[in-house]
Amino acid sequence: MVRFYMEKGTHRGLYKSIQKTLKFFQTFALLEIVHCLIGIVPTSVLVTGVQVSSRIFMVWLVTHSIKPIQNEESVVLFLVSWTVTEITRYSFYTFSLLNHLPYFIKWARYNFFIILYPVGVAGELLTIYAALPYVKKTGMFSIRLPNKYNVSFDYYYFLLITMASYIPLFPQLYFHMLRQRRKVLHGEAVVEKDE
Ligand SMILES: CCCCCCCCCCCCC[C@@H](O)CC(=O)SCCNC(=O)CCNC(=O)[C@H](O)C(C)(C)COP(=O)(O)OP(=O)(O)OC[C@H]1O[C@@H](n2cnc3c(N)ncnc32)[C@H](O)[C@@H]1OP(=O)(O)O
Repeated sequence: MVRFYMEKGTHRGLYKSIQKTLKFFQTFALLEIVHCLIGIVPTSVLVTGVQVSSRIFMVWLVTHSIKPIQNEESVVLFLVSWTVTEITRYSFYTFSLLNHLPYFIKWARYNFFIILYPVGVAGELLTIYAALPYVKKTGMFSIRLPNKYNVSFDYYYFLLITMASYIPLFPQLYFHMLRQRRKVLHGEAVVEKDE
């Protein structure tokens, strides 16, 4: 992403140039849910499930499917937040497994999110918001009555509900990370409600 920006001097076209890698890795992140379910990692299934599914949703059902929004600045916001987060997180896991965890990586894992989480969420919400007029105009992914199954679905309202669902869900993830931060960096005992 940095190289793209240095070469082109604009964010336009950035999504197109990284989309294959993005889709590949974010889709494979589904394995993280499987790892929690089968107990390979001691992480909350609920927290991981919400985290991974919201990104899969952003990648496939929003950014991939709605081409006119792919050059929005808000896409860069969430791409940068996700990328910095995952580089830090997987470095943390790798060095932890090697039993040589540099303090900076540990510090970064449990501090960067304080800024990156709200920035990433803002990018995601602004991107969905930018998609709304297009979705309304085209009626994409919507099922209108009458039809032989007698079922109706409006993707526009689904997007509005998804945006609203960030209000109760995002604080849960954020406070989970704040509790993890206290536990890992300050050694405080933490009680998780969902475990
Ligand atoms: C269908 C439509 C759905 C729409 C839903 C809409 C609602 C969405 C609301 C909110 C969405 C948020 C969106 C999100 O995309 C925004 C962003 O991400 S912005 C960027 C900033 N993000 C972050 O900073 C994310 C921070 N969060 C997390 O990292 C996570 O909460 C999570 C990884 C899920 C959990 O972290 P936690 O600290 O609880 O556990 P860990 O898994 O890190 O660690 C537990 C122990 O397990 C070891 N572990 C885990 N995985 C591995 C691995 N792969 N390899 C090796 N070891 C691993 C880890 O070391 C820990 O071990 P120990 O306890 O011994 O230290």
